[in-house]
Amino acid sequence: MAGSENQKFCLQEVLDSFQLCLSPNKEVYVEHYVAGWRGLVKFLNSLGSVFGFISKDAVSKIQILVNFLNSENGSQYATVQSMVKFELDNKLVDVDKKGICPESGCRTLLRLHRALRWLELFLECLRTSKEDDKTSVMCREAYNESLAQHHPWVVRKAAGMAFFALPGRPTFFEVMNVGPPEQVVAILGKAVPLISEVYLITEELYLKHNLLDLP
Ligand SMILES: CCCCCCCC/C=C\CCCCCCCC(=O)N[C@@H](COP(=O)(O)O)[C@H](O)/C=C/CCCCCCCCCCCCC
Repeated sequence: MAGSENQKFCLQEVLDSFQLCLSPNKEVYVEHYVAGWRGLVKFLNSLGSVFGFISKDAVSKIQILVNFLNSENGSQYATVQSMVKFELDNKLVDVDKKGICPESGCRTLLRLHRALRWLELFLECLRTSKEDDKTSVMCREAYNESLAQHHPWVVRKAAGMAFFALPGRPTFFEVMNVGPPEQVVAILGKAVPLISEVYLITEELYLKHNLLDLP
């Protein structure tokens, strides 16, 4: 999968990954979760270097999780549920403040989980938008309602600047690479509920274990 972030983006592939994310008993497979994010990073990379700092952060978090998956304890990281159990049982999570496990799987996935809420809000806005609606406005509103609450001023400022560089809705839809706008809207109509389900399952799990504020 190395270097796959530079390949051409396809929205259908992202949809497929999030579809594969859920096991029959509604556990979240980490492998497909990170594959979904890898696909999204391809999209981000196609928008230009102004989004490089965001892409870099996402890639480094994806890589941390991939390293866990490929480690000797890889099987414990098969699902988000097994990862949480394994790391908590073995005291591998810094719960109150950063200490000996600053890059635990739980903490790393939490950052992507928060970003998934942004994605859900943004894609829903995009799905219901009109041709001349501004992607930068949709993106900013989704960001302010989700991720921004977890970012310091300097990151919020940099993200806000980057949003101005987003292309218009028609270009956005073209880059999604699934056909005419009606087709994009139809795929978004399938993607948003899936992403929402993955988000909710993870949110409930993290809430149950009091992990939603990991430093
Ligand atoms: C279906 C196609 C249309 C949508 C395509 C969207 C493509 C988005 C791809 C990736 C999104 C980036 C995910 C960012 C993860 C951020 C995780 C995070 O919160 N990291 C911060 C905290 O980490 P720690 O310091 O605690 O380790 C970190 O400080 C963040 C740094 C970078 C800034 C993140 C800003 C995020 C803005 C929201 C994404 C905007 C992308 C716009 C493109 C449409």
